[in-house]
Amino acid sequence: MNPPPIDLKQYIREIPDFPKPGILFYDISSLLKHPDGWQLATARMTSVVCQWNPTLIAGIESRGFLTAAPLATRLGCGMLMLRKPGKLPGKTISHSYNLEYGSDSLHIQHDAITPNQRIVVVDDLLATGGTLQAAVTLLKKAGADVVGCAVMVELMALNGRKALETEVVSLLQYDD
Ligand SMILES: O=P(O)(O)OC[C@H]1O[C@H](OP(=O)(O)OP(=O)(O)O)[C@H](O)[C@@H]1O
Ligand SMILES: Nc1ncnc2[nH]cnc12
Repeated sequence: MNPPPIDLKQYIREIPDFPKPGILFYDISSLLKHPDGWQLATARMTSVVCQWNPTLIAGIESRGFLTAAPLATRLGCGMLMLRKPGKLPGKTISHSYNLEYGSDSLHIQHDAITPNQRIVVVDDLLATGGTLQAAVTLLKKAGADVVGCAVMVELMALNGRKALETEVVSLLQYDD
């Protein structure tokens, strides 16, 4: 008989009242530092993302970089950085958005997008969906073909996927 599948939720710490009172923070640091857990998480993400046959993985600063880079490597894709303000040299295109606990903007270099790329946007976590939708809007503004989005953690109560105009897959869903 096969052993039961490993539940990756055991590696994600839940920290109350961070970064603000009332926010339950899902901390992937504890997953990252667990070699088997992180291997398994990136392998499972790779197997869901490969359905879209991407040529470029777009990662959102900063936890999204950690999540996106191993997928790009495993899939043999290039990687694009969506960065917070003031981090990219040269001309940039940007888009602003609201977070569960604040607001921010994302930037890409003006020449980041080239024709015929199939882009999958990757982040660690989907809460309100503001960040992921800002990334999709920004990439489309730059002329990109966004074929899907993928996250490790989805906070179901915030209904973030409703805010998204692109299909999203998540590895772990939390109801609280
Ligand atoms: O669905 P949303 O409500 O938009 O929230 C999700 C976003 O919030 C977190 O990023 P954060 O801005 O805290 O930055 P970090 O990755 O640098 O920690 C997380 O990594 C997602 O990018
Ligand atoms: N509750 C939460 N935990 C971790 N990252 C987040 N980003 C937005 N909301 C979050």
